[in-house]
Amino acid sequence: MGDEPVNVKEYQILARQALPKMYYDYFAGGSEDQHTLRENVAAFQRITFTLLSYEYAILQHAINSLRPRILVDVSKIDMSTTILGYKTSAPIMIAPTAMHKLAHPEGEVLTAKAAAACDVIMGLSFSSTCTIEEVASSCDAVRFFQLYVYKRREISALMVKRAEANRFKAILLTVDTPKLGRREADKKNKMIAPQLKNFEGLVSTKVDDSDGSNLEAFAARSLDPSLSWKDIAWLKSITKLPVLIKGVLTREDDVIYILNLSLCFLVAVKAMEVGVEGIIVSNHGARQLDYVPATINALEEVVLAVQGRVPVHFDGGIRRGTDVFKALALGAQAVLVGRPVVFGLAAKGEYGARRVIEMLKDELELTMALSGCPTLNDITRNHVRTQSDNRHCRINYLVAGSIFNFNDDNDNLMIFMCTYPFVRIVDAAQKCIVLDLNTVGRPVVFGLAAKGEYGARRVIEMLKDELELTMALSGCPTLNDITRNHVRTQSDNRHCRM
Ligand SMILES: Cc1cc2nc3c(=O)[nH]c(=O)nc-3n(C[C@H](O)[C@H](O)[C@H](O)COP(=O)(O)O)c2cc1C
Ligand SMILES: CCCCCCC(=O)C(=O)O
Repeated sequence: MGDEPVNVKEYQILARQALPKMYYDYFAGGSEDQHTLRENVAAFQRITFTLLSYEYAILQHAINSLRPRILVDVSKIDMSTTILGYKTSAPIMIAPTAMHKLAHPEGEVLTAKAAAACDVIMGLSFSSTCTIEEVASSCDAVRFFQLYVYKRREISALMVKRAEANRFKAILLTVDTPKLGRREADKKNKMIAPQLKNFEGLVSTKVDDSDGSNLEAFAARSLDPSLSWKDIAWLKSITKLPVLIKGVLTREDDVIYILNLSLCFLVAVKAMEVGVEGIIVSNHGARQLDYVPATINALEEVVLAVQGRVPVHFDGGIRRGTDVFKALALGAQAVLVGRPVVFGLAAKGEYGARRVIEMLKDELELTMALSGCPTLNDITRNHVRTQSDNRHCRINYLVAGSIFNFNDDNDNLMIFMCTYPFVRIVDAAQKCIVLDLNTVGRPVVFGLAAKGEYGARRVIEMLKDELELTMALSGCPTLNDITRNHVRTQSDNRHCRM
């Protein structure tokens, strides 16, 4: 590879060379087994382009003629659009990612300048290493502010006020982080968070009670795990800025029965009820609950539930212009890009961050040209074929005038498949009764062999900790809250079980 990357992925290689291991691992890593981290990218690769119109393909028996999309005038491609009314050169935003000074000494100020140069919107992380004011005064990029709700609510409220005063245009409320996910590389590296500039004099990131990830210990001390739907009203009462919920992914919330059919009402629908102005389909770059679906596999059902009432944005795994196109075809209005921008920043400062966005824009432009789409409005669901289309399991149910699509999707195999055995282990540990030797036997014996009683105890403790976090990240405060609806198995997929 020459020094000048020709695609976004090559910036990751340069970033790895440029950064200390602790920081590279923090930026690149996901949670636990990193299954979802791999899937976020791999799921895009399983979506292909249809050169033929989907409807024509379905009707082929009837009309016996298929029409390739060629000979469309693509001499002018227009990628420009508006996001919450703000003009942008492309449907690509910079996702809020924490602590850019770990990637480059000038941090988020350079990222903002790159956004301004590319005429795209910048999401600034609550956990930035430059202040809100420094970023605001550095350039005229349109900026959205990402918010975490701290136990000390007054601090979150103060940050909202500062963002408003500094002409940020929207609040991105992150809802997938009641606790920080288990980033095991950070634990091993004993990741240390630098002082977050916005909180100087308010909150110190120095936490003494940690022999693992200092960031995790800091997050445990700061983040409010009691955040719930009612708090959206609180947030809306303290700001006039539009609020977008970032981290919508699971589809079931309350199960509502209509017409004797059990239909799953979507979190996305609830989000609209509480008056948010937009939704970001995101799994936090696979850094929170591992084994949740790749975001691109969750996008369409959210889009169908929302039915155009608020914009649906998307992030997770975007590495190519073709990925942007696929997300748009599946209904996203715009995408956010996280790691690639940080890798660009780490490798080559503002220039690198800018090149990453430019390359994605160039690739999107080419994809549109080669697909016969001169404008974003020309991109339709018919341009892509997903795995569920391929398996002919795309079922449309006409219910009360709405079409709900239930995707048959192997990738949605979820965490609670593993959790059911864990429940038994937890029971065993708590009651000192071994309920199922086959399930709990080996790990405990391995722990015992490695470190005696301490090892066996640690095995049980680790499983308990992971179960606790899994429950927290799945919105299950008690074991009774864990239901069959929390998992999707391969047989569900095969039989398109509703
Ligand atoms: C290093 C890193 C830090 C992040 N920090 C935040 C954060 O402070 N707030 C937040 O809401 N999301 C954060 N995210 C999640 C991103 O906003 C976004 O959802 C994710 O990076 C998208 O996936 P991608 O990296 O594959 O593009 C972070 C992600 C990474 C990789
Ligand atoms: C309370 C500080 C937590 C910072 C976490 C930043 C983040 O979201 C990440 O994914 O890392």
